[in-house]
Amino acid sequence: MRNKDGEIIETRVSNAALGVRRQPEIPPRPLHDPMGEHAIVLFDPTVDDREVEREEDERQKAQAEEEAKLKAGSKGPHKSLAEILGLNKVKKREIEKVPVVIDPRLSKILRPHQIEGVKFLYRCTTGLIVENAYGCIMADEMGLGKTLQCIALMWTLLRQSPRPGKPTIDKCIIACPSSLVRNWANELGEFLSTEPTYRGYMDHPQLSSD
Ligand SMILES: Nc1ncnc2c1ncn2[C@@H]1O[C@H](COP(=O)(O)OP(=O)(O)OP(=O)(O)O)[C@@H](O)[C@H]1O
Repeated sequence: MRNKDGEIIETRVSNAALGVRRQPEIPPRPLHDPMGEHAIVLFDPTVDDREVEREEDERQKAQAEEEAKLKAGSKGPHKSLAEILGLNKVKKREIEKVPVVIDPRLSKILRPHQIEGVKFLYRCTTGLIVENAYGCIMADEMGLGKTLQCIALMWTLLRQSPRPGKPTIDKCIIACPSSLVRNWANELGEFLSTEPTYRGYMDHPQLSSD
């Protein structure tokens, strides 16, 4: 296509058929209902959301890319329907965060001091207490149920994160004396019944791996 002076005008083919319905946007949902009975919320995006450096970088990069695309596309004389309707506008926040809620099987049985313990563990290990500091030591008295609290934390991190559908961690290693491996296996089986796949390795020449 040329203008009245005979110069070539760059044009784009949108390939978008008119009348195509937009895909419905399903809002992201947490794995467990934060309003359910016994629900224990470890991360509430309305209260705890703090954009960490990495996320901010990602968002700025995505925004810059999107803006560059829009600029490049706006050279031609024609605007697409999406542009006219403002559907191409850069979204301010790419990822909508969801609450992280303890598995109801565990929240039903956790005792009050254990709930506080798991909340503390979660906040420490996900850097919600001190920025860029991940980890903590739990030193409850004997028999207060440290194992169950660690199982609740581990299970939550393996299954959930504020990013919908994504776990916080992929693997978890329990380093303990070989005499306690069976105990961990029993407690995992007892509190989480069927689901977890775990493997116990005993670092002892006479003991076979379990
Ligand atoms: N909320 C709970 N509901 C049912 N049983 C529980 C609960 N919390 C702990 N237990 C049980 O109480 C017992 C003691 O808990 P556990 O051994 O985990 O305590 P601990 O703090 O890890 O102890 P230790 O310091 O001796 O290692 C275990 O048999 C565990 O299954």
